[in-house]
Amino acid sequence: MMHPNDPSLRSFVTVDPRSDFPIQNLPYGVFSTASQPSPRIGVAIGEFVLDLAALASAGLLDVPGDVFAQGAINGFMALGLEAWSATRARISEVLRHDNPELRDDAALRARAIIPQRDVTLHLPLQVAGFTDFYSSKQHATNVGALFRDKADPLLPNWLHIPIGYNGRASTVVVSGTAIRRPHGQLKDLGDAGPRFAPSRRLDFELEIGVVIGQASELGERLSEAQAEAMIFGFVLLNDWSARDIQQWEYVPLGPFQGKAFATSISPWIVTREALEPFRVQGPAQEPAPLDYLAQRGANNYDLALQVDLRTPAMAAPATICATNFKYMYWSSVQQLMHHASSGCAMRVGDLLGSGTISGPGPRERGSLLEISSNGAEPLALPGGERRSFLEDGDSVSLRGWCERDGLRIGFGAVEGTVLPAK
Ligand SMILES: O=C(O)/C=C/C(=O)CC(=O)CC(=O)O
Ligand SMILES: [Ca+2]
Ligand SMILES: [Mg+2]
Repeated sequence: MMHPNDPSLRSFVTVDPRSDFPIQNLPYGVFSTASQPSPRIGVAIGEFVLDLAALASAGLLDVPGDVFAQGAINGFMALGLEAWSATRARISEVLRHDNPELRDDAALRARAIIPQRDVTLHLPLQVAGFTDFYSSKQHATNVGALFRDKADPLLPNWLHIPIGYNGRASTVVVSGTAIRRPHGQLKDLGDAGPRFAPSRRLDFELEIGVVIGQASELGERLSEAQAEAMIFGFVLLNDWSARDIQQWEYVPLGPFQGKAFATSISPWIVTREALEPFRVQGPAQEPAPLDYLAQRGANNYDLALQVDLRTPAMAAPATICATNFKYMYWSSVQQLMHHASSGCAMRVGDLLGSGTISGPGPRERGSLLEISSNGAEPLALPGGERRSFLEDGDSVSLRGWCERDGLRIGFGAVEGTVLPAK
């Protein structure tokens, strides 16, 4: 049997060559339709969704019980690495151009292959816990220079430890969910005391979310191979941030309400297996990490990322950032090894934010805080508007894709529009 990543595979489902979702991708999502409103699991193929619950009930997939007739991918993830791989290979086989099983069964095809425009996409997983890291050296350098010391922007721990904080799983939302401008304690320089008011410095953060598909035991540390095998897949993630709330509240314990009001993720989980062909070596780590963080494998990915902003006055979105996941200093595997290093138990459905992804160039800054230098240099938009931070009605879209030799493994998008404070 051919490997599901083989670039020569073709499906009987027509897939545009520019699509994010060729047969080599097969990302998982949760969807519902007007005629069948109970959420279930599918994979994206071109402009369509393949209904895995329908395939399983027709006997075409060998999975236990109703693992795909669920409103979250957690039950399937709990089956583990071998099941992930075998199921993906089987889905690929069922979709192949030369396999008649589904192709020539018109009734099943009509039930199981649904145009994406006819479905509602839901949050694809039940988020067990949300942790957010701070692992882009360029981002940490940019922010350190703005908030602390231009000459020595990285804090002394940064090169030794993947810095992170425990965030809120309860406010992770799927793409398309509107984002209400939060209230919080604000205190401007020179104010005698804080006031409680809507944030005036609302920002996005361009991140990748890592979806953990296997649990670890309380008290158990993870090897590189163990951590790797627990990663089910990746999503686009926007860690909406209220910079004014954050700046007043986060000393000394870290972000709290300034990052608790919403985190948006893309509806499709791209599997780690689908990204295998795009693995690259990350930046050299100097000083060498402590042994428990040492990594032998190439654990970064050549994954292009883009941020589009559209204000209510703009006829079309403008691209305000184009960067790449490959720049990340600390890899997802190192983040996970560090997360479990105290014996912290990981759960099926844990979501790890990579941290804001910035690159070396001026167009590679993954937040408005960096793009506008904390408001000192507002961003000029086509049409003449300027932005230091987000205004009501602004829409932010993140996109991501891996591409080589005509093969494109894409993530789709995660979008959110800012609503006025209540
Ligand atoms: O360095 C600071 O004072 C603040 C840093 C951040 O706000 C960055 C953050 O939230 C983590 C990240 O997404 O990289
Ligand atoms: Ca963040
Ligand atoms: Mg957040």
